[in-house]
Amino acid sequence: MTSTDLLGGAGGPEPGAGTAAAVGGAVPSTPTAADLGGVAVGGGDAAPVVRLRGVRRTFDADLAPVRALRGVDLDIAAGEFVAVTGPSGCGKSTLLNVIAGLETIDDGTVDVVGERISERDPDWLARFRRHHVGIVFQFFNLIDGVSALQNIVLPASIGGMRRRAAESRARDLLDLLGLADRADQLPSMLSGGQRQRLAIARALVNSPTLLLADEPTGALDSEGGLEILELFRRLHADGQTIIVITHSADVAAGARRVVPMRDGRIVD
Ligand SMILES: Nc1ncnc2c1ncn2[C@@H]1O[C@H](COP(=O)(O)OP(=O)(O)OP(=O)(O)O)[C@@H](O)[C@H]1O
Repeated sequence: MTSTDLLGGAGGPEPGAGTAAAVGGAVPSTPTAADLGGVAVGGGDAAPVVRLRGVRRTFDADLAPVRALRGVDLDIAAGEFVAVTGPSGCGKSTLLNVIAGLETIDDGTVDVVGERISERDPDWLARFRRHHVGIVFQFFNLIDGVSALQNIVLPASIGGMRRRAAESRARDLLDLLGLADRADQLPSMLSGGQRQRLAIARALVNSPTLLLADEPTGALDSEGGLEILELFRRLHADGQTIIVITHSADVAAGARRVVPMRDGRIVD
């Protein structure tokens, strides 16, 4: 089993392409972006997976409004491995949340997998995320009361996968990520690096077009961080599109493109 098999040979999915094929057709009812009723804004192989134009986001605050994003333009092509860097508070997490459809914007447009997600409601966005976006957080966000295996199976089941298919896929992912012998252990029994690998397995279970990671090595020691970087490089080599926010020079150096931010803007 290679990561290419598990990623469904994700060498650059078509905009709006569904991902059921990547799990052996186990999710016949998985909606494609088109099924979700989207408006295609691109077409053909050249359309980026992510396209932001003039994106602005201001937060209300006690003293003065915080202009977290001040007009961001960004294109990310299928299969890219991009690191977003910049000082604390420059808007990196806001940018990632906007791309994930977790944060609204005040102005501009956000297209992901050919869909104008900035015009969608929360329910539609939740379904879209389930099938097209995998997210990894600094502090893993695993479910502590269930096994490593079940941490992967649960989101697959919620995504519509049948239980046996979900378990089979979860075991394949654990195997790919070097956690096969940890399937029945609780997350609390795993090291930080193993927990983050489990969180990545969970993020990949529905074969997302886009893998987003917000400071994935921030809670790990340097060895654990390098493990995760190596894993991202392997996934990237197999065609996975990855956007990672990082303060780590190692992770930034390992990415194929660095997008530096400052004061709510991307710096050339
Ligand atoms: N929900 C919110 N309400 C108010 N202000 C917010 C909110 N979310 C973010 N901000 C502010 O927006 C700015 C950008 O925050 P963001 O988290 O995107 O920065 P960041 O670059 O990811 O920072 P860090 O590297 O410290 O995580 C900050 O000044 C932050 O305090």
